[in-house]
Amino acid sequence: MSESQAWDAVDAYFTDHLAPDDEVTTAALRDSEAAELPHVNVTANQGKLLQLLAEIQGARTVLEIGTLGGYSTIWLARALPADGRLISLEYDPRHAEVATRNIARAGLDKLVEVRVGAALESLPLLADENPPPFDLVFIDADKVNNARYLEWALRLTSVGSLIVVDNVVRGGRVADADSDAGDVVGTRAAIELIGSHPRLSGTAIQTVGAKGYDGFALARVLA
Ligand SMILES: C[S@@+](CC[C@H](N)C(=O)[O-])C[C@H]1O[C@@H](n2cnc3c(N)ncnc32)[C@H](O)[C@@H]1O
Repeated sequence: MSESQAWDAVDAYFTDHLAPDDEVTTAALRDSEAAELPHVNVTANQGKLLQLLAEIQGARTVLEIGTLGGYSTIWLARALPADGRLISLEYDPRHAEVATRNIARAGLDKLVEVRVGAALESLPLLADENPPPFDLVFIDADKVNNARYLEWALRLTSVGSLIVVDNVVRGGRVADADSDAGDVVGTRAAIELIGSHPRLSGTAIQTVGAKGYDGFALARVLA
């Protein structure tokens, strides 16, 4: 068995026992596939991690940047109480349409709002609404803007909020300080902002699995 076959097999084993897809998440994946959305959603066990983080956080409000077909949105929204709120920002109207259907099928449409547009345009509009601080922010959109999204997340959260940034390893490319690839530059800026910002305490973890070699960063808002 090759190394990557072993990663897949272990992911399948963990997923089967700890985070199996149910009818709703399976249908969300199926409809995303049918609509030819890219296969860049989190895996089931990563979705379960997001749900657990939101539950541990006691989250009532979640902001997601990067909806795709709403797969991670469903996992996160399942952690919310009946009066919770999740706002998910998505650039591509076609992705948002698929997500909206998937979220409605999951019975989560009362909690979740998908807003269409470039997140850097949606975020100031959201801030103008003066929403209560978000308890958890999940950043998973165009990686080139990761540091900008982190700055917005800081404006929209308060002490104790949790910020999760996905795909911070990029197959190891994040370690290349000379890279001029937008995703690497954006992700390095976000990691360095977490490390240097007085209001943030964070770390980042490398992962392997069905999605290859990648990882995520976690940051807690301190003040
Ligand atoms: C990695 S996918 C999100 C996957 C999703 N979180 C999941 O795990 O199911 C990234 C999404 O971000 C969206 N996106 C890309 N650039 C964006 C932008 N500037 N503003 C908002 N969304 C953007 C893409 O259209 C895509 O749907």
